Amino acid sequence: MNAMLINEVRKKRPLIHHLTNQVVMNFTANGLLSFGGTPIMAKEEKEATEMARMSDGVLLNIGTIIEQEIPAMIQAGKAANQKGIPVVLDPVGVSATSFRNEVVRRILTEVKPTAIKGNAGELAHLVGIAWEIKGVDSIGRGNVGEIARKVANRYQTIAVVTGEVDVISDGEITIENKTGSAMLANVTGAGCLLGSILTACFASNDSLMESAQTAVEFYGLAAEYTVALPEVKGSGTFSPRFIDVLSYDVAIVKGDHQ
Ligand SMILES: Nc1ncnc2c1ncn2[C@@H]1O[C@H](COP(=O)(O)OP(=O)(O)O)[C@@H](O)[C@H]1O
Ligand SMILES: Cc1ncsc1CCOP(=O)(O)O
Repeated sequence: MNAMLINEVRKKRPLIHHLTNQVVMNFTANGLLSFGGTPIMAKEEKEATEMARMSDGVLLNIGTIIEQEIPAMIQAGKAANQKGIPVVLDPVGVSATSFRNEVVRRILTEVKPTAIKGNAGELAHLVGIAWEIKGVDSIGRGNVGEIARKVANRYQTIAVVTGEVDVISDGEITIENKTGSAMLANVTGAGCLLGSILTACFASNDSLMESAQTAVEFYGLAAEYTVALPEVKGSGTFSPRFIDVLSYDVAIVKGDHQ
């Protein structure tokens, strides 16, 4: 993990244009603000290009997408590609329905994501690997490293596969992250907020693999730190304290200082 990278992000406070789902908007905006970014949630097609052009990164999350919202995602993604800013695709719930599969196919035809982030079930679908899912959750087991490598190679992107162990790959190098807490799986939007923080870390302009690894490791450490707080009794008390901890110094979250 590169603490300097997180400090750089916090200094820059990158503006991240979110086209995300309505379940997680508030949690994501507060989580990114706390971490050190500047969120804007905007999904109107008429402003998508302009908004992406003024931003430092774009997050495309299909969690509650409807047909009418697809063109804005494509326009924002294309504008980001043209400007050379990071685009993260979170294909929430892909493989659950043929509609979601078609949405992701259309986005990937026109937009080149810097990273595709999702759980194993979502990313397995993108490379034709069978995997058990339940709605937006991944419940299968298998070779996550293979999924990450294949997604990275097929889409020429950074693949970030989340779960108990996160796997990050650029197609050549594949690394694992073991920080995190099972509590995150009980908080809706935990994966979506990670997508936002990942986009902000890519906006640091450091190496993509290092940015992804830093975002994922810090996020997991912040969850471990939060879950150990005496006042945290379950997912309800975890969520607001986790938002607090996302703002803490890396050294504190790592347990280097008291
Ligand atoms: N059992 C677990 N143990 C530790 N961390 C977990 C566990 N399950 C999920 N996480 C963490 O929760 C975050 C969201 O991952 P995940 O639940 O896979 O995403 P999604 O909500 O998109 O399905 C990631 O940071 C991941 O590392
Ligand atoms: C429950 C739900 N339904 C559609 S989007 C969404 C949020 C999913 O968020 P996450 O995958 O980050 O928990």
